[in-house]
Amino acid sequence: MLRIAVPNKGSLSEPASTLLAEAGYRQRRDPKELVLLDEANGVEFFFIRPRDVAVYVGAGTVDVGITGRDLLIDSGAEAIEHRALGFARSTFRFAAPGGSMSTIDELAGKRIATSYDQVVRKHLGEKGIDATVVHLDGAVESSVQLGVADAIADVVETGSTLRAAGLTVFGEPLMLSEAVLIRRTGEEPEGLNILDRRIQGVLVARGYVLIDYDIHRSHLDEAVKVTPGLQSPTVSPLHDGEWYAVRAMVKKDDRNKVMDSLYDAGARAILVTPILACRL
Ligand SMILES: Nc1ncnc2c1ncn2[C@@H]1O[C@H](COP(=O)(O)OP(=O)(O)OP(=O)(O)O)[C@@H](O)[C@H]1O
Ligand SMILES: O=P(O)(O)OC[C@H]1O[C@H](OP(=O)(O)OP(=O)(O)O)[C@H](O)[C@@H]1O
Ligand SMILES: [Mg+2]
Repeated sequence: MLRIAVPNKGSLSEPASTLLAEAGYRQRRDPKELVLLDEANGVEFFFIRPRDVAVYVGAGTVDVGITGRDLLIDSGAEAIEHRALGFARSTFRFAAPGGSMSTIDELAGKRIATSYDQVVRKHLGEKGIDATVVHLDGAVESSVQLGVADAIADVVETGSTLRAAGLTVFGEPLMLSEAVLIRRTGEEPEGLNILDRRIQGVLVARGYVLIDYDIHRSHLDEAVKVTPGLQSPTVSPLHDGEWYAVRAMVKKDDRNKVMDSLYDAGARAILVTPILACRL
């Protein structure tokens, strides 16, 4: 039985459960449920606070978990990133009241509020900056206005929370984060390969589409260069002997550019279809 920790609330919770459901696992109906046995798939889910996922995985009380890269790093737990999951993407930035700071050197001697103490301390240490880290559990953006800090270090996605608090980012991002599947440092737990393959199948199905088109044999090589596929495209002769049907996977985000290039290369009847699931 593979034990999997899943965030029970916050930004990671819903997309993590959606990913697992698309990968064929049972997911809880009631957000108060803390444990869920999925016997048919040989796994057990534990719904815990996002920040605690890495702690449980590192302690070995669960085998794997879904959390944010930033939370994993901040935890200092004996756990490593196994696979990036492509959702809950964010940056981690310093910010201060509009225009008051423009380089991180100006943080010297100042108070920095954050929920990610270890990430901030490590970064300041590497840059040789001596500042005071003020720990807050959340709503860090309010701390400057409320007088407990001079600057903040926090998760930024759209930037709208910062703007609403009158704060502006400065310096380089401390890190780029997204949801990750983690496991304990060392040997891979038994059963992780099946979970991982299923998750990878969902991520590929989300990120790729199938493209089909017809092309005259005189332009086949040119067209195939535009759609090399993952392995190699399927090429089938049409009945007339002059044209070929081609099928390949392409990145979903590239599909319109690829269709334009194919059309210019002489391809016709270009069709794009979604992929529901796959195993590579
Ligand atoms: N607006 C956002 N966009 C993308 N990712 C985000 C956003 N806010 C938080 N995250 C990511 O979500 C994870 C933290 O989750 P979240 O902030 O929901 O939990 P929490 O702060 O521990 O819990 P709560 O806010 O419920 O007290 C981190 O990996 C963080 O990078
Ligand atoms: O750049 P934005 O799109 O505005 O998103 C970033 C905000 O979202 C998260 O807050 P959350 O809602 O988790 O509240 P919290 O600070 O209490 O954790 C994060 O801590 C930022 O405050
Ligand atoms: Mg939060």
